[in-house]
Amino acid sequence: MSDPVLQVDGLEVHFPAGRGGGRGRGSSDVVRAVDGISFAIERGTTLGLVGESGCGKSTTGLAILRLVEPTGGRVQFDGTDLSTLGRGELRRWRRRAAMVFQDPYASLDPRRSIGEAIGEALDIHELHQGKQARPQRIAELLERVGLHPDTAGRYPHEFSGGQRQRVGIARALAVEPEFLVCDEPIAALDVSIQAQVLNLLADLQAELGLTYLFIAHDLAAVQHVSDRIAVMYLGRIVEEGDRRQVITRPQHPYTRALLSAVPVPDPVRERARRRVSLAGDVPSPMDPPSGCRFRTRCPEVFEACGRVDPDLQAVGSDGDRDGHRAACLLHGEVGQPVERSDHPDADQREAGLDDALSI
Ligand SMILES: Nc1ncnc2c1ncn2[C@@H]1O[C@H](COP(=O)(O)OP(=O)(O)OP(=O)(O)O)[C@@H](O)[C@H]1O
Repeated sequence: MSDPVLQVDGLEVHFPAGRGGGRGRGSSDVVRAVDGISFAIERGTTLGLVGESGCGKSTTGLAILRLVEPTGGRVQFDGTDLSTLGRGELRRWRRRAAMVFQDPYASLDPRRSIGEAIGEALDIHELHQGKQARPQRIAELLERVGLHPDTAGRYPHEFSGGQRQRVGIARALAVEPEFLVCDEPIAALDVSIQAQVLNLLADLQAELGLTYLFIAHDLAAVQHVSDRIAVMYLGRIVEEGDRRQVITRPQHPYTRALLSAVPVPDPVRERARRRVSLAGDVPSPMDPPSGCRFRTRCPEVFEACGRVDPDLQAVGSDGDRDGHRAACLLHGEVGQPVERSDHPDADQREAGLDDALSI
């Protein structure tokens, strides 16, 4: 990677389990929300982080911003180890990085106009404080996200879901960040509005050179916006690579299962395509399965998976094609054939990807 602006190495966030918090026999007293993950994001690009609810995506984003404290590993931005930041430096870091949430309504005070909500972000960081400069900057931010500057005096309930998400983005932009964690920014929106918000984020990235960590629970959303994709399961990254490679040549059975849920554009192929349904829920992060964490739901599970915990992040670092860094190589380790063929729907997925990119 030529210019990784964000470098995450072995990041760990373990929470103390709540008293009596549903602990079963054999479970520990910590919630292993994020359990040793590594990735890097090149400046001005997007890494899509995808996985089912509860796998640790939001905690990863919060830990990078130091809104929750990591319990292990290292996060570096522009070469600075974020764990070493003192109070003042942490404040400056929170200007360089911001978060866009799934539900901006939840973070907007219904009694304050959206101009005030955006102004608050300026006030916290003492930006554009002049009598004229402040309203001018608020108007600029509203325009930048496609809202009329006159809307500054309106209240959150007067806006549609898509408009509210634009306000959420304007508020994040108020601190003039270089890096945005977008945590499920389109999950709560109507499908018809989702593409507009994705396009807005893409335009802002191109104009302002922003770097994104884009979090979503389904691959359909991340495949449109990401340069690289990391797939997360139960606190770990099971696969990470160039977007096109992950979509067309998924290596891990979990990635294949997630992909099989993404519709393909051709209706005939759509009807015929192979779907992989995963049994059951994600196990508790207080008591992850022994061996491979995915084995309890893996359609390709076999005996050794209960014994060996594959270090998926280390696999392929010797230069697997196009920088794929993870795969279920457990099969290889115990002499089983390793599946390396293209996904049966690969050509359709490429077509869908190209369609999506020209929206
Ligand atoms: N402050 C906390 N204390 C204890 N456990 C927590 C805390 N925050 C998150 N968790 C647990 O950590 C795990 C990962 O949560 P996280 O919100 O990061 O997952 P996620 O993939 O973002 O899911 P979702 O999309 O539902 O938010 C979950 O089991 C969650 O219950």
